[in-house]
Amino acid sequence: MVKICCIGAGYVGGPTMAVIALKCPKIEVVVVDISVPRINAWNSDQLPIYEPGLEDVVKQCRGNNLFFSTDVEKHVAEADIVFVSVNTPTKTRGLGAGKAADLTYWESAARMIADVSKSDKIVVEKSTVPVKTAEAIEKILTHNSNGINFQILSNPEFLAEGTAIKDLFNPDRVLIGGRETPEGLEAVKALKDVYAHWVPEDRILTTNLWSAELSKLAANAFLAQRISSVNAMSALCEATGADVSQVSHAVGTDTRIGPKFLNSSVGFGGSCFQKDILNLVYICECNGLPEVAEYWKQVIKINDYQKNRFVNRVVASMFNTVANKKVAILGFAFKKDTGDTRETPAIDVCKGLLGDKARLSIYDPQVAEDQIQRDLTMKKFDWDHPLHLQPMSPTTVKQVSIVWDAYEATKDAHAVCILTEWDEFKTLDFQKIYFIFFGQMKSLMETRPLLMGGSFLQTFQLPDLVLANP
Ligand SMILES: NC(=O)c1ccc[n+]([C@@H]2O[C@H](COP(=O)([O-])OP(=O)(O)OC[C@H]3O[C@@H](n4cnc5c(N)ncnc54)[C@H](O)[C@@H]3O)[C@@H](O)[C@H]2O)c1
Ligand SMILES: O=c1ccn([C@@H]2O[C@H](COP(=O)(O)OP(=O)(O)O[C@H]3O[C@H](CO)[C@@H](O)[C@H](O)[C@H]3O)[C@@H](O)[C@H]2O)c(=O)[nH]1
Repeated sequence: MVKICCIGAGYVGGPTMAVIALKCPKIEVVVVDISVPRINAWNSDQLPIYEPGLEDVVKQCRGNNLFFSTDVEKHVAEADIVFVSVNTPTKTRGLGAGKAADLTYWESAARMIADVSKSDKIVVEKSTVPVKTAEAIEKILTHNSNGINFQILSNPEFLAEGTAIKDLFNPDRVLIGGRETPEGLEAVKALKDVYAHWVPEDRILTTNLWSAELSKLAANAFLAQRISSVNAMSALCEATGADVSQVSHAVGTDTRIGPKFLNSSVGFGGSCFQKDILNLVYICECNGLPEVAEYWKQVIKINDYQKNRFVNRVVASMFNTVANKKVAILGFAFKKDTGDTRETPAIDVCKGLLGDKARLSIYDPQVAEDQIQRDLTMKKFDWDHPLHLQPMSPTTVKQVSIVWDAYEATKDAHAVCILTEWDEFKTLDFQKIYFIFFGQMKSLMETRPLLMGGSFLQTFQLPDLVLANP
């Protein structure tokens, strides 16, 4: 029986391996992690991440051919294929701080693989890494190999959170990069055979190592660029009376452009886009390409501009001050159908409003109180490290209360900001919110309709009254 071990039981390692186990019943899959609480949660009824459909997949194969363990070395030693899906956060110190990828966790995983291996292995880069990382990993592995043969493959993951299981069941493509040597090609074929259990062959792309590594950064940069483009356009729409949802629809119907990923928003969030573009910028700078670096930097600058613009607009619409006013925040996760808050625009919006002395009442169906408090007190880039290395909310922000009901959050509020497009917010009774709870209401801000000029409004079909100004 082929044995796969995945180092890193996070948002990628967990769902990806669960789907491999489901689709390949003859392969034993073990997901290992240094985080004991995370592994305990994977082995319990309360999985550590919320992802539609995940629980069902895990329940079908856990204990049969899918296992979660903290015994990292044992399972790595026994595996034929080792996926590495550990954190690759933005560096906070030293060379490249604020831009370059921090490969500490990757490097320590590679050293451990070299130390414990007693048989040949295929080592798969699942984490998003800078182009040419495989070269460094190869050096680490071969210098410590004791004659064992390691083949390094790049197999970046393209799943999006909230739709991870759907994306994994039916991927647009699976990308596998490897060395163009007989051994490299054989390793590529071995991994291709795993995915071929359920992915049509024409959707499994094979390339050289560097193309696969760079394609991941490029794909995220292109996706984020579309959002920054439409968000930049939303500012012009607001200044001119154009409706950004109409503009993006008109633009997206051009088949060369396509309709997806053109929803303007309060800004993109999530653990990947900003980190990966900063990384791309750094790589361009290191390769003597300052113009290319500057080009991609703009995608981040517009994203920051959009988040600031939103806060300014809320404050401006409330007589230029939110001091002591209660603002309800509906949604804190970076998108719907996930409890993930990494780099969520809600953090910047809340910090901006708190900076103007607002009182916040926050409700999100999937984000726990201590996570929100931790996010609001955490330093930039601290959020993307393994759990045990993250600060444990030493202080709480007094002007923030976290509640478990949207109506409770909006009670006596002066304004409401909907920051995550959870489906349940579509069916809220805004008449009730307006007439019963809004004794004090001065304005009801709905982020996307007001900021984006309408695309979210259409989805939500909000009644006219929510757009009423004070
Ligand atoms: N989250 C996504 O949607 C997504 C999608 C595609 C790619 N990626 C990339 O995949 C990688 C992982 O992302 P994630 O969201 O799953 O991160 P995550 O933080 O959810 O999971 C990473 C896990 O690795 C563990 N870990 C770190 N070092 C370890 C070590 N030496 N040994 C064992 N375990 C270790 C951590 O404890 C953590 O549980 C990143 O490079 C990310 O950029 C993420
Ligand atoms: O039209 C849109 C689409 C998305 N967003 C925002 O963009 C962010 C990212 O959304 P999405 O890309 O759907 O989620 P992620 O889980 O961050 O997935 C991205 O990042 C992953 C990690 O690298 C990649 O694997 C995925 O392919 C890529 O879509 C979220 O804040 C969304 O609200 C918009 O503002 N407008």
